[in-house]
Amino acid sequence: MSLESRLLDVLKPWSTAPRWRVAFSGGLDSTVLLHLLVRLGSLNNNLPPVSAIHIHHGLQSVADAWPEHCRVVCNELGVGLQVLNVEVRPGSSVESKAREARYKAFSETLNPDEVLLTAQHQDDRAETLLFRLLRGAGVRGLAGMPTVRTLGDGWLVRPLLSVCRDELNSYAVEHGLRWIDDPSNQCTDHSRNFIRHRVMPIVQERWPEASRSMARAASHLDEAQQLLTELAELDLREARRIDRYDWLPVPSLSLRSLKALSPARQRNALRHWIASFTSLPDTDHWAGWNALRDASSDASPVWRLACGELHRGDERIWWLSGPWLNGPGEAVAWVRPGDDLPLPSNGRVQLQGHSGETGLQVRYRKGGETLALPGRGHRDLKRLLNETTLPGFVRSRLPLLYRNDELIALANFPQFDVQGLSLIWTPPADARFELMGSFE
Ligand SMILES: Nc1ncnc2c1ncn2[C@@H]1O[C@H](COP(=O)(O)OP(=O)(O)OP(=O)(O)O)[C@@H](O)[C@H]1O
Repeated sequence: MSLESRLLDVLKPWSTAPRWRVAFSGGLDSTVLLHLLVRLGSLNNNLPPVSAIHIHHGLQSVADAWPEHCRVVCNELGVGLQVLNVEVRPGSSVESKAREARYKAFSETLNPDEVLLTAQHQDDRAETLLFRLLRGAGVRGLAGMPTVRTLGDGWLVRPLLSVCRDELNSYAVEHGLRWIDDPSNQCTDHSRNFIRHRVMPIVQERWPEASRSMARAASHLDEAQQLLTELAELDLREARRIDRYDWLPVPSLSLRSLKALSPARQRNALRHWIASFTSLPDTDHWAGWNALRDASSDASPVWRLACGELHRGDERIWWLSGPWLNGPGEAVAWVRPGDDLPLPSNGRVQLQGHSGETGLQVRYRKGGETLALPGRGHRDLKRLLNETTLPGFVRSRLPLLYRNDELIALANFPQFDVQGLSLIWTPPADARFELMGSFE
């Protein structure tokens, strides 16, 4: 089967996309991909229009000539080119910083349902598998480099994953293509290049089909990962169910449900859940989970991760990030109690049952507060909160309603309203999860 027909086969599900955009570095692989797509388009009028994107990282002076090279090639092929400049600071792990900046730029520029096509091939996939294996990756990492995933408002598709480097080379020579040889690809100080130039040739000397076999192993792992994902979804369905404090816009899981699972299933479910919030450190990260799970009920363990923290409270674990990592802020006077009152970094409150009262203020706990409850006398706020099961991380942020220095209501706890005024609190949400449309 020709390269064109194989490519067309892989891209069939994407043939109604508004546009195919080729991630065009100017190197051999993406030059072949762009050329192939232009040829396919000239033979078939029903395919989406093709254009190219080149990212200029500005990391090596030789690369300053690459946008111009890409422009010339695109002109010859009759496709549009967008050049995007990204800023990457030189230093350690510059390759992964460049990759991060590149994917961020791609994701920001993709319009809804557009498809970004990158040119990784079978040998790239094998080298990535070996690289990750040597770093001790788990199933998800080893399965990595999927053919399709979402990217921003569109999709990322890698249509050449079953094509080997030699085939791309032969195509380029046959069609007289010109491409850029990135000198940094020769530098074996980078682990990827070391694997490509020093390790793989030895492996292939003994096992000529190594790349193909490794790609097959990666597909098995991909399938295993799909099953682990399905299992995690099943296990999380129960753990996500919440009956108390469902007004808290903070993702959480029931400890009772998690504890009912085997330790390996607990970790699988958590790995899946946490992946939408933050990355896990490479090693030793489960000590944080064990501490949360096994803590006594009066302890308040915290598991700190890259983008937030997991807390324990009311027999659940809670993911705190964004505004939940800031302090609750300062007291705010309520000048017009008929209007909602925005609370700096703490959402907003609304008053019910008011009739033009003055001297109202929203404050936060400092310690030593009391509330005069009808028939129960003055009670310590601390004790009253202990009567509830409100998680500890909410207590310092719970808006308290004062009138002329007297505490008269606790937000969202109508049983403690002492003067007929109720405070309805809409706590802050992490905007990133709001965009996801769900806290689950
Ligand atoms: N500067 C660039 N501009 C546009 N596209 C690029 C650029 N660099 C790489 N790409 C695209 O990404 C593909 C993979 O390139 P490369 O192997 O160098 O990246 P990588 O860092 O290994 O990425 P990945 O982790 O996705 O494999 C290229 O074939 C090309 O389609």
